[in-house]
Amino acid sequence: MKKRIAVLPGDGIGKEVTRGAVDVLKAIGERFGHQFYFSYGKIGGSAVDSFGTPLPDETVELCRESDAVLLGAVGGPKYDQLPVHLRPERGLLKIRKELGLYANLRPTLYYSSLAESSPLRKEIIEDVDMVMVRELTGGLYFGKPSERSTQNGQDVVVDTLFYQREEMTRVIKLAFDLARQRKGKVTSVDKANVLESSRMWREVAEEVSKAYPDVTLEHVLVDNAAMQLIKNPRKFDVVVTENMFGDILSDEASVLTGSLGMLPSASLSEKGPYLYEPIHGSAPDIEGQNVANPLASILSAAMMLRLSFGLEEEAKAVENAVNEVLNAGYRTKDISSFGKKQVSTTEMIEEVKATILDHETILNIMGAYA
Ligand SMILES: NC(=O)C1=CN([C@@H]2O[C@H](COP(=O)(O)OP(=O)(O)OC[C@H]3O[C@@H](n4cnc5c(N)ncnc54)[C@H](O)[C@@H]3O)[C@@H](O)[C@H]2O)C=CC1
Ligand SMILES: CC(C)CC(=O)C(=O)O
Ligand SMILES: [Mg+2]
Repeated sequence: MKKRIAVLPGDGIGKEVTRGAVDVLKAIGERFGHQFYFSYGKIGGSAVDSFGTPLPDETVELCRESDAVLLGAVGGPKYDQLPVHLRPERGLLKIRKELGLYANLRPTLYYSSLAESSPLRKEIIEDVDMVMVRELTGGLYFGKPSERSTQNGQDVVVDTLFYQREEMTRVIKLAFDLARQRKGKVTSVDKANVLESSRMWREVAEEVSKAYPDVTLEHVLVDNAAMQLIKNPRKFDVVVTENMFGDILSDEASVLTGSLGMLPSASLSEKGPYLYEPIHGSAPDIEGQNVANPLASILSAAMMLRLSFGLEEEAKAVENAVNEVLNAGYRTKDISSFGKKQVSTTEMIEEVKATILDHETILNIMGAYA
C-alpha cells in the first residue's frame, strides 16, 4: 500500500514525540511492505516563527493533498503574549475547522502493567475501556464574538457558545455507531440544568437514540461525570460531549491509564483526511530534555493505520509492541515506578521499533521453515 502522510510536529515535545510515530510507521512499512511517504509542514509557534502565522496556507494544502495527517502539539510560553490571532493554539483550531474534523475520538484503556503508575487504586481502574467522543469544531472555542471591551468604564469580556443542531446530531450519531460496535452504551455529558446549548444537546441525543434501540443512552451532568470518571470509570463505554467538556474530561480520563502521555486521538471528518495527535500539549516544562512519553503519539499512529488505511493487523502490531515494551518494564519518567527500567524518549521509541521489527525477523525465520 502507498500512502501520503502529512506530518506537523508543531512545538515543544510535539517535535520529540512525533519522531516516534514516524519511526514506528516506517518500521511498520518495512515489516508489512507498505510505502508511506512523509511530507513535513509547520503549524503553531514554529509556523509563527517561519511564516508569521500559526497556520500557513501551504500547511492546509499539504494536509488536503495527503491521505492522513499526524500532528504533535502546539504552544509554549514564548508565544503567550502574542495577540490572539497569532497564538499557536489558533493554528490548531483552524486546521480542525479547515479539514472539517468534527469528531475527536479519545480512547482510554487500562494497561495492567501501568496499574502502579496511576494515583488511583487498581480495583478502580482495572479493565477500564472507554472512548470519549468530543465535538471538535463548534462550541466556545469557535464562538463569535469572543472579545474584550469597556462598558460604563468597566472591562468586560465575552466568549460565545454557539452550536447548530446539525453539528450536534452528526457527532452524537457517530457516538451511537461506535457504541454499537462496542458495549452498546452511550453516556451523553452536558450541563442541561443550566445551559440552553446543553438542553438542545440532550434533546438531540434523545432524538438520535430512537434509531438505535440496541444502544442504551444515559445523560450525566458534566460535574457529576468528572467525579464518576475517577470513582467509577468502568461504568463508561462511549462518552459523547461538546468541545470544551470533552477537552477537560479527556485529560482527566488519562489519569486512569497512568499518564497524559498515554492517550492518543483521531479526529474524523465527512470526507477525510483524518488527523491523528496525542491529546497532550507541548509540555514546555519538559521540552528538550528527552523525557517526554512518545507512546500517545505512537498509539495515534496505530489509530491512523486502522481508521485511515484499514490496516488492522498493522495497527495491532503497533499496539502489541507498546504492550510488550511496557510489560518488559520500560518506562519514561512520567510512568516510571520502583524497579522499572527508566528510559528516555528516544530509547522508548527504539524499544517499540525494535519490538515491531523483531517480529519481522521471527516471521522470516518461520517462513523459511514453512
Ligand atoms: N493539542 C495541543 O497542541 C495542545 C496544546 N496545548 C498547549 O501546550 C502548552 C502547555 O500546556 P499545559 O497546560 O502545560 O499542558 P500539557 O498537556 O502540555 O502538559 C501538562 C502536564 O503533562 C505533562 N505531559 C504532557 N505530555 C506529556 C508526555 N507526552 N510525557 C510526559 N509528560 C507529559 C507535562 O509535562 C505537564 O506537566 C500550552 O501552550 C497549551 O496551550 C495544550 C493542550 C493541547
Ligand atoms: C487548543 C486546545 C483546544 C488544544 C487542546 O487542549 C486539545 O485539543 O486537547
Ligand atoms: Mg486539551
